[in-house]
Amino acid sequence: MSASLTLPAPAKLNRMLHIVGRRDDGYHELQTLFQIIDLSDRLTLTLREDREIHLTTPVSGVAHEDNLMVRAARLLQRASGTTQGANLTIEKKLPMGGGLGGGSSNAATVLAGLNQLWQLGLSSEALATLGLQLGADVPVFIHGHSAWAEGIGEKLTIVTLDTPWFVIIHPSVSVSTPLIFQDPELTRDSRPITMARALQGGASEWRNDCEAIVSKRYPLVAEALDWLTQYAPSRLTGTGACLFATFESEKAARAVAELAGQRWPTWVARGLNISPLQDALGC
Ligand SMILES: C[C@](O)(CO)[C@H](O)COP(=O)(O)OP(=O)(O)OC[C@H]1O[C@@H](n2ccc(N)nc2=O)[C@H](O)[C@@H]1O
Ligand SMILES: Nc1ncnc2c1ncn2[C@@H]1O[C@H](COP(=O)(O)OP(=O)(O)OP(=O)(O)O)[C@@H](O)[C@H]1O
Repeated sequence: MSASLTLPAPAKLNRMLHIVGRRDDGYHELQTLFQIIDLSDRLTLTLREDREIHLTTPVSGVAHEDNLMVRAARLLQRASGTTQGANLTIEKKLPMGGGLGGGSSNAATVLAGLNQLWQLGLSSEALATLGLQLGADVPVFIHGHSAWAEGIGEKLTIVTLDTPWFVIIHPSVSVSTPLIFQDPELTRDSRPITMARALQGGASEWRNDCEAIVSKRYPLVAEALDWLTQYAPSRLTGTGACLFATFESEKAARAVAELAGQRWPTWVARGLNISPLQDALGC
């Protein structure tokens, strides 16, 4: 067993997202199609024989102890009782708080990577249950496959989606996930549908219930969405602020990305069904 692992932490898009209810604890019941994409942060986890957990590359704006990577490592230490520690480093490419799930994915990669490095032998189910304490999106990254999700995002059914090219833009505004979920005007009573219905409907019928309220509260998101929709069907991911447009070809995506890049931080990514983390861990 090597004493160091370098692993990807990919982003996700919510190809559709319906809000079908609200639980007593305030969390919302969702129905969503998660798609993993080929845009990733890169993490290196190095074994320490003492119990220290140390993030050697601080993430700007996030205190060491609040960082989801550090919290994931400490959670796994507590749950397993291990006396081992780790140094963590990150090459951050994913925008933070953009609806791409970067923080949750970082946490999932730390949980799955340290499980291997520390030779704990925990199952994916056990890691996903632990990860849910850190964020609603951690389980899908642990399971590492595009999925239909219900509950608050933890009841997962693996699905195979089309794998188009996406242009993803960040409308340079920070959207607060808790504020959107607290908004009195948020649609939270969409009628539940079956997974089969969601998949049959296909992309032309997919929508994100957060999109109207995010567009209303953040005019820069509305403006960017209008701009992107001229070129291809476009949608908000999660609670934003990132938007994605869907293309059949890489060439078409790159042409629009070139224009978008003149106004906003822009990425081109391909939809995947299996997470690169699975490949890297040899699962
Ligand atoms: C909207 C999604 O992006 C869809 O993928 C995610 O469910 C959000 O996941 P996340 O950013 O990891 O969110 P968390 O850190 O778990 O929750 C942030 C806050 O959003 C609200 N929240 C989140 C998820 C959910 N299903 N219902 C909620 O009401 C809660 O107020 C929570 O305190
Ligand atoms: N390693 C980390 N990377 C990114 N954000 C982190 C990390 N650790 C803690 N955070 C905090 O978590 C917040 C949410 O980050 P994240 O990138 O997961 O949001 P998101 O893309 O909106 O995710 P979601 O789609 O789950 O809403 C950040 O604004 C930041 O304060």
